[in-house]
Amino acid sequence: MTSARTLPTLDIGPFLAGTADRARFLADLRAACHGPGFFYLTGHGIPAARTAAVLDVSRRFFHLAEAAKLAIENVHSPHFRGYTRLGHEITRGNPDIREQIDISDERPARALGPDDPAYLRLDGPNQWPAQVPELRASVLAYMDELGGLSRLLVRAFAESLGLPADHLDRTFADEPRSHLKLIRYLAAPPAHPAGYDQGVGSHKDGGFLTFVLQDDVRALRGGEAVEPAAGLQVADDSGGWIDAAPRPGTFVVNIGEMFELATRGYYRATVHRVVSPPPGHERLSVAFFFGPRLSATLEPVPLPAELLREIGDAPPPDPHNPIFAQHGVNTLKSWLRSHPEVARRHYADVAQPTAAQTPADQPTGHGAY
Ligand SMILES: O=C(O)CCC(=O)C(=O)O
Ligand SMILES: [Fe+2]
Repeated sequence: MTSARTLPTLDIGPFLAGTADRARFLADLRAACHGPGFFYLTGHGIPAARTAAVLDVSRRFFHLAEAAKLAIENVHSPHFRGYTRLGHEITRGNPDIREQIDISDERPARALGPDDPAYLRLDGPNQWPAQVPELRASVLAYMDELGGLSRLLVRAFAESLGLPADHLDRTFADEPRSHLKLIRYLAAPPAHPAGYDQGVGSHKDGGFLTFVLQDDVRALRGGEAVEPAAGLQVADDSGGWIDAAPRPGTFVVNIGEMFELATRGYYRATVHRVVSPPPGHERLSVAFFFGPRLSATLEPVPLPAELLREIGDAPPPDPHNPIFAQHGVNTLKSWLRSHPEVARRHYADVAQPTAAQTPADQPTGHGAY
């Protein structure tokens, strides 16, 4: 069931410019994060040329021959970086019909001792495709811009909750973590049951804050846009889905589980999914995840009394999807679950979540980057 409703649109321009309308933006931000947990963001100041360049290098990469893509397959990376083939990522126990490149902050791998936490292995270099050399500069510049925007939005979140603007700054100080996925969705290959359309299965993002840049669904040959075609969908409160159709100049922004937990559920991490495009078509998106450094520990946000009254008793934690207070532990949990081949090769010594912890009917915290 698809609902006719749409997500709210928030213009961050007045907040960035410090004009009189900023209070209105903060009120709208609070309503969006407490309500659907998702919104379109406009007025963000990221140039259209920057977003177009990222989609362009991404499309060129995905149109390369398979061997070129596999040269940077993520199984070569203990940091879960590089290319994931179609169907090799798992959400809710089923394959996602998407291919992607995972990229995080470009840092050297750490020299670790046996007593260091395993999540520190997530830091390290990326794998870059030799055939699309421009991809590296385009993506790093885009990550830099979105990292800056994220820091400003984090200040807006603090203010929207009645806190001083710098309340969360300490959480995001010292090497906050930016992670980016270049993603291509295709129709399921014939090996899957007819009608299988899990582009990415229902899930909540595990981290703090996500920005999705999306292109239209397009024909593989000719690149013509098809409208309307389902893509990203956000769960509503009555068992239906709200279409988050692409809108030029916007990002779809949403809250992750760690931020939900820090606000005792006042700000919501909402379940979402992507429906596969029709045969002969592709859908590109770029998901950017902003979180604190891996060793940061989640601290509850002190909510004002009037917001606490709205929450009542916070729901108990989900035993099937424990959210760990430490960002690194939470992040590694999600990676091990969604990329079993990398886990087998590089983390055989690390305890993995058991099947009992991740039954197929549970939305998982896939995406805690
Ligand atoms: O591709 C999209 O539109 C959303 C992707 C997503 O939800 C994710 O990767 O966590
Ligand atoms: Fe997601």
